[in-house]
Amino acid sequence: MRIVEIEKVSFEEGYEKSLRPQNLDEYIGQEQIKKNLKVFIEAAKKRGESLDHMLFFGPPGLGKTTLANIIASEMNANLKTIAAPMLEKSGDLAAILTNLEEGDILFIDEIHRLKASIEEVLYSAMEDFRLDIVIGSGPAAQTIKIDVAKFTLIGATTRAGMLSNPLRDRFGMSFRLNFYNVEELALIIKLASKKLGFTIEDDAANEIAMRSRGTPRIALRLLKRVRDFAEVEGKKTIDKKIAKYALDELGINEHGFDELDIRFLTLLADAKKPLGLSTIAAALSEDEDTIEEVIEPFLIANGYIEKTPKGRIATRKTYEILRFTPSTLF
Ligand SMILES: Nc1ncnc2c1ncn2[C@@H]1O[C@H](COP(=O)(O)OP(=O)(O)OP(=O)(O)O)[C@@H](O)[C@H]1O
Repeated sequence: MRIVEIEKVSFEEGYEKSLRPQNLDEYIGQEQIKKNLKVFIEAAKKRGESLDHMLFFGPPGLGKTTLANIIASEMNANLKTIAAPMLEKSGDLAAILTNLEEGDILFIDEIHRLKASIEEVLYSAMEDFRLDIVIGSGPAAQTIKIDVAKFTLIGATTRAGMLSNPLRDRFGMSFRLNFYNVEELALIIKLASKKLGFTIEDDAANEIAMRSRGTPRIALRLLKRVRDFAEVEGKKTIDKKIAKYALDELGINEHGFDELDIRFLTLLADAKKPLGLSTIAAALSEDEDTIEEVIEPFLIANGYIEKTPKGRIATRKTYEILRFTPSTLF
């Protein structure tokens, strides 16, 4: 597994959960989203109503699940969580929906992966709080209507573009999560260290933040590994020297690139022409989804690569960096 792997890994989940901010004030960054959410939450509470359905989109590990948890706790609502690929047939979703109680929040992660037939069940549930279930087929088919309690759907996706229009239109609000800056990540790292009961110097937190690809999940994971190095060295406080040493040992350079990023960037730089996704995937032996969802967003957001109609190209910034970081280093 890549150390800068963004996907959740089961043994890490307990660690992540324990570090999850509990309310909007503890949630660092994403200021505009927080500001809006505070207004909507207060307004819904004043009216005694549930919140409108909302969609969070953005690369993995930026805090979508965390926000859903915080919203549920700020609304004093129950949160039911489901990952879209777990739903196999429309009946699975119908069972979940009919069990919801008034005010409950249903969080569907990876909502772009819902099968079309299951997605259709959501339309009337979101709009009219009703399920239209078709029983039987052909001329004997019957539609029965079942009421669903007024709930709030929170959808999360890394691929907003893959959502169908009817589904997207049914969300009253949608929020794009952005990558975090170094200061925000350093703060997340310092707060996590405090929760875990050890001290970290400011410039060590900064060093980890710089190499975290703008992503809290990676920052927390790197912090954990750096702490391991510090413990083995018998250090009570994490300072910049041990942080730097540990991160270098882990093969993550000062731009947050690991070996796969370097191979990707070198491939593009060497090609000297735009490369298509399938060519890149084949050359790196990675699947296309991983490249599009996990590797590319950070590289694009930070101007290391560009997507053109003809394919991906390396930018001048990348050519400059690669001169100093030859692939032979890895
Ligand atoms: N703004 C934040 N402030 C503090 N910690 C955060 C913040 N955002 C995320 N985290 C931490 O990062 C970890 C990953 O966040 P989370 O699981 O919410 O990401 P996600 O966007 O839902 O990812 P995925 O799309 O892969 O489900 C969590 O453990 C959480 O503690």
